Amino acid sequence: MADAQKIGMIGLGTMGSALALNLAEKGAHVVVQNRTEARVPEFISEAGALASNLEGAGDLADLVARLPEPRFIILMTPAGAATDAMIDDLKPLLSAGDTLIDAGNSDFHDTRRRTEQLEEAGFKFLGMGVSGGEEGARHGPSIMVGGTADAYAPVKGIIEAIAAKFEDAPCAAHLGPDGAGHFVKTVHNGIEYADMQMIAEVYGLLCDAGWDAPKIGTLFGEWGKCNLGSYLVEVTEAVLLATDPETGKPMVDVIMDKAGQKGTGRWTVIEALKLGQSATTIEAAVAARSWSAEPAVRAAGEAALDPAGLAKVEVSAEDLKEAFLAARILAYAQGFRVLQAASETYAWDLDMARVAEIWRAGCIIRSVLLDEISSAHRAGLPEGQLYLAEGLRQKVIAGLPALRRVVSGAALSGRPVPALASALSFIDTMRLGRGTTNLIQAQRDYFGAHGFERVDSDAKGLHGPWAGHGM
Ligand SMILES: NC(=O)C1=CN([C@@H]2O[C@H](COP(=O)(O)OP(=O)(O)OC[C@H]3O[C@@H](n4cnc5c(N)ncnc54)[C@H](OP(=O)(O)O)[C@@H]3O)[C@@H](O)[C@H]2O)C=CC1
Ligand SMILES: O=C(CO)[C@H](O)[C@H](O)COP(=O)(O)O
Repeated sequence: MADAQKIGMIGLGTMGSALALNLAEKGAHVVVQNRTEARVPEFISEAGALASNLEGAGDLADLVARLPEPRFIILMTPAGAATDAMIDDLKPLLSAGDTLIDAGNSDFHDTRRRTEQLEEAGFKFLGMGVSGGEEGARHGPSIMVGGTADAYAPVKGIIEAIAAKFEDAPCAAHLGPDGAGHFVKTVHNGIEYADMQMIAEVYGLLCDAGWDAPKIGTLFGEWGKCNLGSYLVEVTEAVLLATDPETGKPMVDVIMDKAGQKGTGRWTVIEALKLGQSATTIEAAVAARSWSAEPAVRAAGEAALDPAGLAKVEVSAEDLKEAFLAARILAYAQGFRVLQAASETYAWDLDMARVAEIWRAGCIIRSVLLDEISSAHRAGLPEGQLYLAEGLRQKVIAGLPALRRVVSGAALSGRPVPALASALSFIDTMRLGRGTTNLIQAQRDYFGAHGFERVDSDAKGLHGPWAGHGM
């Protein structure tokens, strides 16, 4: 089938507008449509020279009528009910063989359901995760595609053209069938949550130690030039150095300590648990955002639970840097463990090296580590664990003493560091050949006759000598 030349774009919000301009710049002719119709002419009038590659449509029927068959239509709308309603409205207008591409942050279960329903009706469907925010969508995002190879083939050229490039290679990939692309995007966001939370924890410790926002911003600027280099560290530097035009104070000082979340972090944790996995650094980050939404309760807690007597925070910037690097590697490692579990459960055969490669540029979690992470995956991970790959293992080992000092120092001064602490507990668990769940097995057997295995036998379902308790 010929490559898609004329493409529909529904939803001219932050992401849809930027992606439409990116597509137009790369030579596609884009027919744009938006629920609030007035936005369409406004958008085209603001597009400058790119307007010649843009065409406005009124309603959905008009959009469909302006596209040649087979049609290719991108949806950039809020995930969930809005996208379902949009698909329901479009279906009667489409012809067999047309392709819908959901580029929003959809739950991969929805993508799997929609794929089945649309394919049954004779249409093609791609679930396409896009990362990079507005700037990325405009000039080169990281793009994670799920669907059939047949559905991807005609759009591959334009998708790779609009994607970010890492050393000339496009940061876009067809990762697997149906929900694979949206699942990878969801876990990307989970890692994003963990990384942002760890940065916020470092910021909190430095604030407690008396540093002001610009000084912390400058530190993050320095970190951005070393092996902590990443987009989120750059963002952190920029926001910490910004000043509130109204008060002249650092901007972050006048922003409420109450974080929003749209669901992808939470979905990562939920799916991890359903897969028999756990992503504790991501869970800590989701919890921190959720608890942040209760400022009044926290204020009451501050008044009632007198922190007097706690030690003043004593952590060095050097320790924070080393601790963050180690914990960041562990958060990536947890994310890849979730991807591996999903890949096996859903038979996606995800190429983890490819996932890491397309995260090296364009996306929110891009960092200098990702090149090393992709190489580690290509070389094959010892026991399937990222943190056991030699270079990363060395970094974790080097950072662990600092991570211990930071987490224990924070605990002694009453400063919560849930993501850093969970990263430490994770690696401390995974480096103990024999832990303590032998006791849990004994307890389970005592109260529920659940059975256990012995260290000196292959027999299963053994029971202990729990006198008087049924065995
Ligand atoms: N912002 C970001 O950084 C990123 C967002 N995403 C995802 O991209 C998608 C779009 O996000 P974003 O552009 O930020 O969102 P915006 O809120 O900026 O834009 C939403 C768009 O969807 C339209 N829309 C909203 N509700 C409906 C509805 N019920 N029916 C039809 N159209 C509707 C809006 O139209 P109208 O003008 O009429 O309101 C608007 O065009 C989401 O799924 C989001 O999760 C993905 C990656 C990054
Ligand atoms: O996908 C994104 C970045 O990769 C979006 O910015 C998303 O909105 C971030 O999630 P949340 O709003 O829950 O913080």
